[in-house]
Amino acid sequence: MAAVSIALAFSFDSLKQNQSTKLTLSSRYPSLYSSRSHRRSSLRFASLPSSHSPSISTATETGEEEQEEESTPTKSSGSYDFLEETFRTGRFLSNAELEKLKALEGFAYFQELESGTMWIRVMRQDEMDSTVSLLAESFGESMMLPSGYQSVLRFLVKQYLIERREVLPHAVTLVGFFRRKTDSLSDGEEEVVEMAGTVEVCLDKRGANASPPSPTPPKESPYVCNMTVKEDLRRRGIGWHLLKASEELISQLSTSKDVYLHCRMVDEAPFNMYKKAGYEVVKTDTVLVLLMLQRRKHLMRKKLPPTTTSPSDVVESDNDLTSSVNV
Ligand SMILES: CC(=O)SCCNC(=O)CCNC(=O)[C@H](O)C(C)(C)COP(=O)(O)OP(=O)(O)OC[C@H]1O[C@@H](n2cnc3c(N)ncnc32)[C@H](O)[C@@H]1OP(=O)(O)O
Repeated sequence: MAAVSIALAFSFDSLKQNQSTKLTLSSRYPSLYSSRSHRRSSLRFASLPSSHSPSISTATETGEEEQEEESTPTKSSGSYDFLEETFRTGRFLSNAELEKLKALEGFAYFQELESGTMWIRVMRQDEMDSTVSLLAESFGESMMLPSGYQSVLRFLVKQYLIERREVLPHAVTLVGFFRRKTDSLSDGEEEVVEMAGTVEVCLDKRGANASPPSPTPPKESPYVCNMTVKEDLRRRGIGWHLLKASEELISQLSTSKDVYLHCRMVDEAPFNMYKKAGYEVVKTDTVLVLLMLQRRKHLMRKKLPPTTTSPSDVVESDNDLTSSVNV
């Protein structure tokens, strides 16, 4: 394993502690963007089931909360047992963090595609293994690793996802599900819901990866990474909507609207998607990264339009919608 040095899309903090298994998944996951006209309108809500709301600490002015959060990150917030297991971080949270967790818990993005229906939400704890498989397969594919490496990749990806869950609500893994249209099923084939893709969204400085790939994005800015769509479900618009859902989440929950991502120069599909979505290359790796056995990457950025909705507004206004959006 000592010789395995992979440049992909992860910044595996845990891997750095073990230099003998250095696998830097660093930038193969560009984003999915295509301005497909056939895609119909999407609905996305950030909401909290109303049955949960009574135990929520009082929300205060968002800007003030953010400042408090920076200076006193462990400000007591009381119990948060009302949150699903997935959203419990095992550490004390500020009120602003709790509000974000609630918004994440209720976040759901629906989309009707030509070939079926898809929806996207935050990965639940019991979906971690499926997400790990999806990512490990994709990393293996992009790094052209023999299948024998799958178990190592799975192990590393799982460690990574566990670590990233600990920074909730500052970074979050989204998962996308897909259900084929019944008329596209062959005789005897049952309608199934498949996990179709995943993407990670870092919302702020505290959710930023400790060692991001080069060219380095600003830590305080939202960052999208580790996007993948199951191979047999590609070219249906799923990647595009994973990106859209990420942007919607950022619009709702992040104060900064400059979204960054990395895209390897060799990855034409995601590069096309990001360009279509309005991302521009801000910097590109020099050829020197080749000496570190890494692929050259573009750092890309998009300025999201300003939104009038603050995170606390989102939670409040969506309380009415909750029961219909929890997937
Ligand atoms: C920031 C990051 O995470 S970078 C890492 C990106 N991830 C990867 O490269 C992993 C392997 N690749 C994949 O998983 C997929 O190919 C993805 C995620 C890049 C795209 O997912 P898909 O669901 O296939 O994309 P989708 O169907 O939504 O297409 C969106 C747009 O991307 C572009 N695109 C997608 N696939 C291709 C392709 N094979 N060739 C050229 N352009 C493509 C097109 O512009 C397309 O828009 P269009 O259909 O209107 O032409």
